[in-house]
Amino acid sequence: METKKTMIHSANYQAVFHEVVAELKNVADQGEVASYIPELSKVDPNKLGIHLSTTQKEQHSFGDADEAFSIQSIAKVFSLTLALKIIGKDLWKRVGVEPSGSPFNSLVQLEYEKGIPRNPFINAGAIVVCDILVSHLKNPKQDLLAFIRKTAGIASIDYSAKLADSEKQTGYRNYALANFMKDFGNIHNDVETVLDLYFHLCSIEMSCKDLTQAFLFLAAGGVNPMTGETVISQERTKRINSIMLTCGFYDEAGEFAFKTGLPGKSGVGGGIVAIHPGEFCIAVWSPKLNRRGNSYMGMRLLEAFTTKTKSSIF
Ligand SMILES: NC(=O)CC[C@H](N)C(=O)O
Repeated sequence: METKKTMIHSANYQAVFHEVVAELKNVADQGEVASYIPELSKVDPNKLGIHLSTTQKEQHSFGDADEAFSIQSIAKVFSLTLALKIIGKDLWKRVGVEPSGSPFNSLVQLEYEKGIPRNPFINAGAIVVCDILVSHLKNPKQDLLAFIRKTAGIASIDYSAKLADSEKQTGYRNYALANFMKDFGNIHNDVETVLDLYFHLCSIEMSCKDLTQAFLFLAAGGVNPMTGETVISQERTKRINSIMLTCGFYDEAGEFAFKTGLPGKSGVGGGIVAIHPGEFCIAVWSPKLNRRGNSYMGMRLLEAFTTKTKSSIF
């Protein structure tokens, strides 16, 4: 049997980015920019950024990799990480670890599963995680932002008040989810306060380059090689990567794992972060979304990238 020979370590990733983008040039960038959050619809649909940071701190960049965009649900990885640090495994009494097979903002399972969301990456799960943060942090918005800045080693990361407000104005689904879970007793704080934190979390703006630096700890056993900071234990790093692999793309998680073979997390801003434990973190940004709310071109790029470089985890 031929053994797997990855291009990792020896790869000229820069050249691979060019190759992959050239190959996909003839593929129509299907999909639409998210418009259910009005502020998001203002983004230039043709943006395209790729950045890869290795655990050895090498950097490889392409296109609009330095431009900040709305990271949306990618930020749910930060909130989960902080909540796990604060309450540990008690978190799993209030949120599950199973793929939902449903859209990210779906309400259906919550009724027959008694207000316990399937996982922390669907909206319902992330809202419960925000509720936990509200219960345990003195100044939830400031403390969460401080944690994200420290995790990334980037002091300039910030919320977008404009985006948070835009989402609040049209966040009927998220209000429905939070109120529904409150009725089941799985939201302990005031719904308005919890959603304010959730909308701010989703409004964070970062570039592909920032994202790879922030999430490199997931490729390095919980320690960010860029800052030397221990973000979380190795054991919990395993758990977070596992949930990203099985739940990071909602009802398309199987598809992403099948095609790319890496744990990853998407956001409706068109960003995707993927991790190769021990090796690298890669982030892509292309705003047009497929009908499941994941970046159409981002998924294509990552599929081509891991195939070409033989850098899936399998
Ligand atoms: N999938 C996403 O990125 C969704 C996040 C968005 N803020 C929402 O709550 O609808």
